[in-house]
Amino acid sequence: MKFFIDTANLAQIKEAHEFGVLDGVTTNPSLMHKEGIKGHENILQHYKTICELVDGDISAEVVSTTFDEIIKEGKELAALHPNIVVKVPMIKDGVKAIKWFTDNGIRTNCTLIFSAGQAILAAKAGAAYVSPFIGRIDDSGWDGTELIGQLSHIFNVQGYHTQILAASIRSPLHIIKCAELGAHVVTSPLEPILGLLKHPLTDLGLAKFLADAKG
Ligand SMILES: O=P(O)(O)OC[C@H]1O[C@](O)(CO)[C@@H](O)[C@@H]1O
Repeated sequence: MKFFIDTANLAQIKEAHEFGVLDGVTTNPSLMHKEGIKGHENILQHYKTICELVDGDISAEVVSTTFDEIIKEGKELAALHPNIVVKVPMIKDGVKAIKWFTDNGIRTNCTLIFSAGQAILAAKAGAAYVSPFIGRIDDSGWDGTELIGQLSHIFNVQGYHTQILAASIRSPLHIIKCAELGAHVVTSPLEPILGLLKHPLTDLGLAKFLADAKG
């Protein structure tokens, strides 16, 4: 399972990259806004900077909702760097646009996936990734990881090439469950990734080894 970091914060992207486990980056308009990146040119420049930091797939999200506008915006994003994956929302024009991008050699990540039906449509259109939002499903009172298991089964049975990119990750347990259930990629903020390091018995064991080593 690949690890993407889900942020537009350059310091956190660098930290995850230097940690050695990073395979790519996802962002969205809310994450850009959080970092104070505003205005079309600044946003494009920020994507370029991220592409220079990490040699892996970088999802850049369109903010258009009609077919022609999505195509225009997606082409501009894709032209920034070969590693850019155009993130397109799960709406009717979005699915149409994913098919167009696929036919024209531009890779896409279909975002805002909350059901198996939506993921099947995106896969049929040729999306490189689908992004099921497991934390937001949990917030609504369902178990988001169940969708990962269901998609994993369907994509396997159907032989889809689309990768399951588990998004809206809130905890280390989400990452572990996604690995168990067959997600191809997990995109997470830095904290749940670093949370995977922790176990109290590791800390106790290390303290004892270090104490014994001193004699
Ligand atoms: O529910 P959250 O934590 O806002 O996450 C939303 C998700 O949407 C995405 O845009 C999907 O790629 C990610 O950036 C993020 O994981």
